[in-house]
Formats: sequence, C-alpha cells, structure tokens
Amino acid sequence: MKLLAVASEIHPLLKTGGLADVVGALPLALARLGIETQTLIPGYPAVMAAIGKGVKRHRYASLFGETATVIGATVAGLNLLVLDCPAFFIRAGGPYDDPAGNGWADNWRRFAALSQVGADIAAGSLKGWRPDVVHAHDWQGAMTLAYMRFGPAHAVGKVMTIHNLAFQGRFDAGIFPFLGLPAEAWGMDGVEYYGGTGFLKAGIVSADAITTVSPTYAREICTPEDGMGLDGLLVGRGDRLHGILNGIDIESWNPSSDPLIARPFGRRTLSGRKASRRIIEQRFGLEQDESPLFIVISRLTWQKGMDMLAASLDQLVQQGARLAVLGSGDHALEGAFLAGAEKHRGRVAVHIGYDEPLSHVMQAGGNAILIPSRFEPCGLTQLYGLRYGCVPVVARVGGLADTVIDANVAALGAGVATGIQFHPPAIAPLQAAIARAVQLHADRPAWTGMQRAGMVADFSWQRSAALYAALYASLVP
Ligand SMILES: Nc1ncnc2c1ncn2[C@@H]1O[C@H](COP(=O)(O)OP(=O)(O)O[C@H]2O[C@H](CO)[C@@H](O)[C@H](O)[C@H]2O)[C@@H](O)[C@H]1O
Repeated sequence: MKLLAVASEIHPLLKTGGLADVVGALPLALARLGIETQTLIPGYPAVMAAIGKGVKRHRYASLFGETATVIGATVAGLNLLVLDCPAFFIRAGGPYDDPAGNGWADNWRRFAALSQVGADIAAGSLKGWRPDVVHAHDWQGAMTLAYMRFGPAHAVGKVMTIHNLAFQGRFDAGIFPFLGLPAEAWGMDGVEYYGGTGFLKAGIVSADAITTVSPTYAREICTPEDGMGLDGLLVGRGDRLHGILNGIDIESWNPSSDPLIARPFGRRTLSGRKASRRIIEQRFGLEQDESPLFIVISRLTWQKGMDMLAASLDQLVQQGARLAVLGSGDHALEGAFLAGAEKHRGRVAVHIGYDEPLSHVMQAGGNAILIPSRFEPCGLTQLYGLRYGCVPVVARVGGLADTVIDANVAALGAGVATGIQFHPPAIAPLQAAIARAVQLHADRPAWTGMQRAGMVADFSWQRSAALYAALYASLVP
C-alpha cells in the first residue's frame, strides 16, 4: 500500500513539538507492515539544508501566485516530498510565527498551498507514484482532504489526525474566494466554521476516518468541556472517530544505548542514572544531594498546566525536593519560573529554550517528570519518562490517563504501578501528588518497583502502526 502523509513538521528535520515525533516515527513502523509512506512537508530552511539537491518531481509555475517545486529526497530512512516554495517557507522566524512571535499573516495561504499540492499528488501529479490513502496531520495538512473531496482525487482514502484540538487554523471568511474551492465548499458541511474559515474543521468533515492520539482524548473531544467548539461535529462523525495511542521511537529513546546521556543503564542497573543526575545538577546549578529531583520538559503554556506548577514552587521546595525546568512559551510563565528559581536558588532552576540532547539527560537523571496538563491529547514525555525510569507524575487526562498506572495501594501491591496520577488538574491535587511522590521516593523498594514496571511497558510504535494499517486498509476498495 502507498500512503501520502501531509504535515508541517517531521523529526529529525524540523520539530516544535510532539507532532514531529509522530510524523517522523510512524512511517518507519508502517514500512515493516509493507506500507510505503511519502511525507509532504514545507521546504523550511532547515528542511532544505537537510535534503541537499534531491530530485525534482513536479513544478508549479504558479501555486497561489508563487513558483514552487516538489522535490523528492530520502533522509534518515524517511521518503520526503518537500514543497520548495521560497516565497512561503524561506523566512527568518519560526514555521508558524514571525520573529516577534506573531502568526504569519499569510499562514492560510502557506498551508492551503501545501494542502493543494497534497491533493494534486493524490490526483496523480507525480510521475510513477500515486497514493492509495492520504493521511493529513493537524490543521496545516487538513485542507488536503477538502481539496481532494472537491477535486478529482476521488478513489483515494482520506484520514485526518488531530494531534491537538486547540490549534484549528481559523481564518476570516474573506479568504474563501482565494482558496480555489468551488462555491459549494462554503457551508456547514464544508470549510465554513462559525462564520469564518476553519481548516481543521474542513479536514474533519472531508475525512473518511478521523483519528486522535489516545482513546481517552477521543472521548473527551466529544464533550463541550474539551471539544473546543468542534464537539457537536465530532459527535456527529463519532462512527468514524478513532483514538489510536502514539508510540515512541524506541531506538533513539533507549537508555541502554543512548549516546546523549552520561551513562547507559537498564532495569537492573538503575544506579547508572546517577551520572546523568550529576550532569543535570551541574548544568542547572542545583544543589547536589539525594533529595528527589523533579523535571519538566515542556512548552510553558496553560494547556500544560505550567501556571499551576509555577504556583507550587514553594510547596515543592518545602517538601525537600528540587526542580529542573526545560522549556519555553508564554513570556509571563517563563518569568514566573525565572522568579521562582531566583527565590529558591539551588532548589529550583530553569533553562528557557529548546534543547533536545539536554532533554535526554533529564529523562535519564531526573527522579520524576511532572506533567500537570489541563488537557493532553497523548503526551510523549511521560512515555520517554517511563522508558528511562523517570517516574511520571501526571494529571489524569487524555493520553496521560491511558499510559500511566497510578500508584494506589492495589497497583503498588500488585507491582504494576508506573507513576502518580491526580485529578482534577488543579493546584491542590497537583501539590498533593508532589507530596505523594516525595513520600514514595523515600520508600526505595516501592520506587524502584515503579521504575522497573514503567521500563518494561511497551510503547513502541508496532501496536499503533498496526491499528493505522488496519484503518488504511479499510478505506481502500
Ligand atoms: N524545551 C524543550 N527542549 C527539548 N525538547 C522539548 C522541549 N519541550 C518539548 N520538547 C519535546 O517536544 C515533544 C513534546 O511532545 P508532547 O507530546 O509532550 O506535546 P505537544 O503538545 O508538543 O504535542 C501535541 O501532539 C503530540 C503528538 O500527537 C501529543 O502527544 C500531545 O498530547 C499534543 O499536545 C517531546 O518530544 C518533548 O521531549
């Protein structure tokens, strides 16, 4: 089977979050099941630098008014179709935001263009290769399915994956005439969304199957509390909505062979974690002792519950614990953590920024990873934590609920507990969970048991990839 994935990020070429991890890892797991994936991505500067010359597969004299080329290349085992369109994608700044942090004013045009190219490929624009199924990721890829539905690519299956319903790609109604869609595409059953244009919404109504990244999140987004305005639509399409848990790349996240950590370790050599803990203490300027070291690796945002954690620093320090935070995001939250680090020098420390190698060291050396998300479609850092013996302390929402087994008395007794859950996502339950973690950390056998149970849990892509493969197969006549 041939699959075209359309996404705006792919690890290891370009990553701002978990989307890139999934888009980069799933094709490798699908390949083992006989599915050939080509992934269409924008030609951002980092992507163009990574692919070298590549092979020109298709040329556009005018794609939304700009010249563009589709370039084929293989990087890190991934088959890429790169949309080289300098006017849209070669810019100083981020993939979605200008250097000042505001969304690019022409984001609708940039990702409509990417999606139009995806639909053209589905309709046969590339010589010698045409997909059986198209898999669009998030709002940036979503319009591919609308262009397919209202264009010539009819016999090709359409899958829409929602990685985070908070990002919907909503624009003015005024852009509709410039999208190149027929008039019938405007309306409740098309791209119209609360009087504006909704890219993710258009993908959802156009898809043959909709997936999101955990079973619990699939249920949550069908409720008014978590549906972010799309719950009615999702309930209506409920028979086509599936929750498929993300996996992780167990090769690059393998504590027994990870070149980025201070010393490799396994279930029976957990003492090897200490070398990485010493590195964290040095890099963050934390006091060196045996007290529990909590870590955070996250976007610093409201979704991730980081305001609740920032309000809990005094309590965490009073418990005798330490905290190392790696992340960036809302300036107010960054400031709150920096102020907390100033106040609790040696006990709380923050590194504002994005640092993948450091994130590996933190998972390898931290005692527990804090994830107090208000909502979490799947979450990947708890899975990395489980694999690295860094016990997850999580809000019981979305994929966090599906992947961490709470250390209640029964689970501890049975030796199956892998972490600590709390609910609801609020300050008092979070602080109670931190206190529970500190207590449990002092109980060596219980803590080690949790680490080991987490380390044997299987979150490789194989199982999830098989579910995607079955879904694709169900869409092909
Ligand atoms: N400062 C930093 N330095 C280094 N690495 C950092 C970092 N901040 C974050 N990361 C890394 O970025 C990724 C974040 O992935 P998550 O799944 O936790 O969240 P995200 O909200 O981005 O993804 C969305 O999509 C994914 C994929 O489907 C869902 O799991 C998730 O719930 C949903 O919100 C992880 O690989 C993490 O290690």
